[in-house]
Amino acid sequence: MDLDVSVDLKQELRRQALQARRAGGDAAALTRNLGKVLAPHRGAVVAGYWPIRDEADPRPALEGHDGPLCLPVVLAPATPLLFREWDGTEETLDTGSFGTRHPKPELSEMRPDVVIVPLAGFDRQGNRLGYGGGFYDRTLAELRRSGPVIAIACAFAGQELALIPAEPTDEPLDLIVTDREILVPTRG
Ligand SMILES: Nc1nc2c(c(=O)[nH]1)N(C=O)[C@@H](CNc1ccc(C(=O)N[C@@H](CCC(=O)O)C(=O)O)cc1)CN2
Ligand SMILES: Nc1ncnc2c1ncn2[C@@H]1O[C@H](COP(=O)(O)OP(=O)(O)OP(=O)(O)O)[C@@H](O)[C@H]1O
Repeated sequence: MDLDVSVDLKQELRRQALQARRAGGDAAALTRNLGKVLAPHRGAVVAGYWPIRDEADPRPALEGHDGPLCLPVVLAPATPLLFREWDGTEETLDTGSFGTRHPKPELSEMRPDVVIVPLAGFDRQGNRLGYGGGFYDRTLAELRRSGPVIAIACAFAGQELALIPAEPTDEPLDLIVTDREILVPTRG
């Protein structure tokens, strides 16, 4: 069936992208590019992420953001992520499953204007592959229903895939920042 073919293809693409991600890239160039993209958003609420495994690290660029920061919290499988206020330090974080770090429950919930999105792979159309949980798709869909939000991927250039099969629930990226370029997707 078509659906099974697409699931297998996504699995294979995810494997490829994660392998490429392992090679890393120019962390300083990525920080510069992400800093440039964030500069016009002074004062905006920016959601970052605490990197796990070989994910590109947005934290040095986030340090330069002049405005509130927050981090995602997983409440339950198959539900949107929640965002809580982050002071930029490690002291206010708990550890979640898979080594993710998230703000302690007593910290205030925030609605981000800009979401820095982690990923396994991306393509030039603005499609993204995560770990398959659908968390960011559900989260961006919900945020976009309640107002404007800008989704910015943070990745190494090597994580680019020729074409990711898009599904109806996939939420497009508005911008893709890598160590090589700042990419405006051709769709999205
Ligand atoms: N740094 C970071 N934080 C994040 C995410 C992320 O992708 N990166 N998330 C993005 O959603 C949410 C956490 N969701 C996650 C979902 C799965 C896995 C994970 O490692 N999954 C295993 C497979 C698990 C299984 O099904 O057995 C894996 O890929 O090996 C990690 C985070 C929120 N925080
Ligand atoms: N808004 C939504 N409503 C219902 N199901 C959804 C929604 N968004 C995604 N899903 C489902 O979640 C599953 C995983 O989606 P997908 O493979 O695109 O995840 P991903 O983008 O790789 O993961 P993540 O966003 O967690 O990093 C799919 O079965 C998809 O149909």
